Amino acid sequence: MTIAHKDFLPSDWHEDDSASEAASRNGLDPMMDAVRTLLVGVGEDPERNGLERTPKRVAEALKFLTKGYDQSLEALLNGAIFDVGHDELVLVRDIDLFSMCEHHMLPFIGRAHVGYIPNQKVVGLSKIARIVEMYARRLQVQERLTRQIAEALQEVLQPRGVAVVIEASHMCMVMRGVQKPNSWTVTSSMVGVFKESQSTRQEFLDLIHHKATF
Ligand SMILES: Nc1nc2c(ncn2[C@@H]2O[C@H](COP(=O)(O)OP(=O)(O)OP(=O)(O)O)[C@@H](O)[C@H]2O)c(=O)[nH]1
Ligand SMILES: [Zn+2]
Repeated sequence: MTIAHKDFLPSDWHEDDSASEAASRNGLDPMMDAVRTLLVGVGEDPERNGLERTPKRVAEALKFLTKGYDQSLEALLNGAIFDVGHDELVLVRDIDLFSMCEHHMLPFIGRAHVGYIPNQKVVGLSKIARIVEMYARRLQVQERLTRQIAEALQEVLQPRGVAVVIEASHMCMVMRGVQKPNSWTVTSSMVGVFKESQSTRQEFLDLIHHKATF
């Protein structure tokens, strides 16, 4: 006779039990309780079919959307700083970003353009996008996000200058509140030579607007 593993499990066991154990190990339980409270608050029944697993999904989604809190600059750079003797502008454009405003916990979505003028050291290009990602995956205001990206590059490379521009659309201004779906917000943070030299800043601004040829 084959004894199934399930034969040893309590009669109220169901497939989700291992998932709920994992959820409580990951500290999701209080978040799931809070989501149940929110569901009741909007007039829903958290026990109804279709919403049963929603608290877990929402808690996991929120953890994902804020995973930047668990990351560090040092770990994400993974030592990818090189000395290649390049002393002209490096620009990574159109880095998609998804963040959440700290006022409404609603998404703001857009792109970042990050440029710097090296002082001997350059950083792996993907690491620039990873820096954007780390700070975007937190509760943010767009201005602080822009500045933190610039400060991070300044800290790790001590370049001659850093320029960051973020263009984003805030769902708290689109879906609710003032409801202006076509408005978008541009923020910039200029450090070093980009702040001091109008022509350097202009070169950066021209390059983030020129049309790609590929
Ligand atoms: N500066 C800045 N403001 C933001 C950002 N994200 C959201 N906000 C604003 O935060 C403000 C919060 O204003 P409050 O009056 O406290 O909140 P509210 O009543 O929900 O405001 P409304 O959105 O005008 O309805 C709003 O003006 C939002 O547009 C951001 O990244 N930067
Ligand atoms: Zn907001």
